[in-house]
Amino acid sequence: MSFALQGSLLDLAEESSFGAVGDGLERTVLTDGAWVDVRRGWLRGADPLLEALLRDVPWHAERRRMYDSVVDVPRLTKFYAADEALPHPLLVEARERLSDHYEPELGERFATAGLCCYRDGRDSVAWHGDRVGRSREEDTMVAILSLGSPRPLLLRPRDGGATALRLPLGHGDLVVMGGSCQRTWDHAIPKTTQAVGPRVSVQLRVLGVR
Ligand SMILES: O=C(O)CCC(=O)C(=O)O
Ligand SMILES: [Fe+2]
Repeated sequence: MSFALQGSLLDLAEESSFGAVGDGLERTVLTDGAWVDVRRGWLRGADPLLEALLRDVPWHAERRRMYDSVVDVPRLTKFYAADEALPHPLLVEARERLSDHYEPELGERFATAGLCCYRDGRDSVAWHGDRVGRSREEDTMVAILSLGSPRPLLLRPRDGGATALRLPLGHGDLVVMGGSCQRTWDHAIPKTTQAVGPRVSVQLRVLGVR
């Protein structure tokens, strides 16, 4: 797959390297036992990773039944189960670093990787929680490494009680949704009419959560 990447957006000069997860990590406590951590600029020099993922991942264009019709899912996806080889060594490193940082609080290690590619502003993900599996009943964490064009992640409580949150996610940023967030809050990446280039998100989850 070929995408026009705008070098100006990105940090071409730097070596790829992760900072410590805990450096400048900011937690926002939400309602009902949900929280969200943001760690800006976690991966420095993220261009080669973005380019490699756009090029090498066997992206799927899915179609899903919606009511009476079948519609295109407005993004490309690829899921890596825990025992599948990840498409880039930096993703293995990301999973290790996140597991090392969060295991004391999470009680387990991150296992699977879901990748999404938003080709342009028409691609999106509608309001949802990651509620397939244990996350339907249990607290968990979903960690997302964002690469490429900045897009906002929106969060809103399912019961409508608290105000929604808009988290701009840029190239190399990390966001972690934790506690009851998948059960009690929904999240979305809205479409935009602005000219945006491709964005890839890497979602790391524990076993048995989708
Ligand atoms: O792309 C993102 O940052 C979010 C993706 C997402 O919510 C999902 O795939 O469940
Ligand atoms: Fe999600």
